[in-house]
Parts: sequence; C-alpha cells; structure tokens
Amino acid sequence: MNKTNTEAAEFVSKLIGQIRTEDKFEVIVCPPFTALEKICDITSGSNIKVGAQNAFYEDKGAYTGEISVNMLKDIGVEYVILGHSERRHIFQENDELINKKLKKVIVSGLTPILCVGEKLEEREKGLTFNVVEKQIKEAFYGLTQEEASKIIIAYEPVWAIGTGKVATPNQAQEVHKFIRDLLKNIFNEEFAKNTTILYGGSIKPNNYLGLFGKTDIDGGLVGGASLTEDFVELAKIMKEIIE
Ligand SMILES: O=C(CO)COP(=O)(O)O
Repeated sequence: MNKTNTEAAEFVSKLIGQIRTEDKFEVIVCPPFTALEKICDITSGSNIKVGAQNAFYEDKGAYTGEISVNMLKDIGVEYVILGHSERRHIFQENDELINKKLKKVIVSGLTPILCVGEKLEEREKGLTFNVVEKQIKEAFYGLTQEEASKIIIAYEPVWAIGTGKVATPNQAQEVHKFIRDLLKNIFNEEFAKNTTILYGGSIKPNNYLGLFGKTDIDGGLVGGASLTEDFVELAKIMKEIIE
C-alpha cells in the first residue's frame, strides 16, 4: 500500500530509460490496484512489465472489494503476486484460498508469483522446511505439470520482510535448494531446473550481490527498495551479474 496513482506514475516514468533489461532477466513493477491502469499505459512498449499484488478467483459477481483476473488482463497486467505473507498473516489467507487463486490466475494466462516463507518462531523451532513444503504442496494441489510450470516462486522469510534483517546468502540458498529439490520430487528435474525462484526480504543494493550469486537464487522480490532509486541500482547490479 505504497504510492498513490500520481506518485506511482511519476516514479515509473523515471524508471523507464534508467533500467535496461536483457533477455535473461525481467523487471516487473507491482503497484497498488489504483495505479495499475496508468502504469500499464506508461510502460506499454517499454522493457518494464506490470503485476498486481493480489486477485480473486471468481470472474465477477457479488464479491465486494475484490478484483478479478479479467479486470487485470483487460488493462494489460501480466503478473499477479499471490500468497504474500501480509495477505496470509494480516488478512488470514490460507493455502486453500491461495490454491484457488493460483488456479484462476494460471487458467487466465497471467503469471502468478507465489510467495512462501516461515515466521521467526517457525524458524526458531526448526520448522522452516516443513512450513515451506506445506505452502508449496497445498498451493500446487490439483495443478498439472504444465499449469504449475507457469508459477514463479518467491521465498520470503517473514522475519526478513521490512525488518532490515536480510537472510544471509547461505540461509536463503539452503531454502531455495530445498524448494528446488521439492519441485524435483513433485514433478521432475527438468521442471525444478526451469522454475524461477526469487528471494524477498530486506533486499538492498548492498546485500543483493551475495544473494544473487547463489546457485538457486534466480532474482528478487523487492519491497522497500523498490520504492526508491535503490531499485535502479538493483537492476544495474542484475545486469552486471548476468553479463
Ligand atoms: O515483501 C517483500 C516484497 O514482497 C519484501 O519487502 P522488503 O524488501 O521491504 O523487506
């Protein structure tokens, strides 16, 4: 819930031109619903893509306050974040609901970015892998391999979101590898290899290099740093790493 329509438009207009993407990596901005249409217009024809922060699983009807995937598609949105920890913990979204939304987003042809991650007390009790495994298995429930191949996964340890406490590259890599191995078990090695797994949680230009250097970390889901010039800095770092 950051940036009004006007602020988002001003910010993204500045990003275009400052951010150069390559075939190997994409830059997606996910503003609030109120700014989506304008940001889709501004970024149209540029190298920046647009995602929503949530969506509902029904097409239309009496669901006051909800936004359907068709509404998003109609204005040019291509990605949808689902199961963000704030949706799970502040708005009580459970794995079953996230699974329904995920199915809807996939069938609609949009690309879901599925967030998973443990809370601090779960990590301290040694439950990180159990939590992440349950979230992924329940989100994937009933999906074919082809459907599941559309999903981008974002590992976001809840204790690292907005806290300034970033996971160390080794802590993040350990969970990313666990997720990739899990995907191998659910489907196969090829599927696991081709799935994009992002890390999110207090990413800043000064800590991203170490994270992105790890084998199983394919990119970032950036919160606070995506609202400032730091985002341009991060995109430059990505480009340097890839080249
Ligand atoms: O939740 C996040 C992105 O979705 C991460 O937020 P921060 O980068 O502010 O920790």
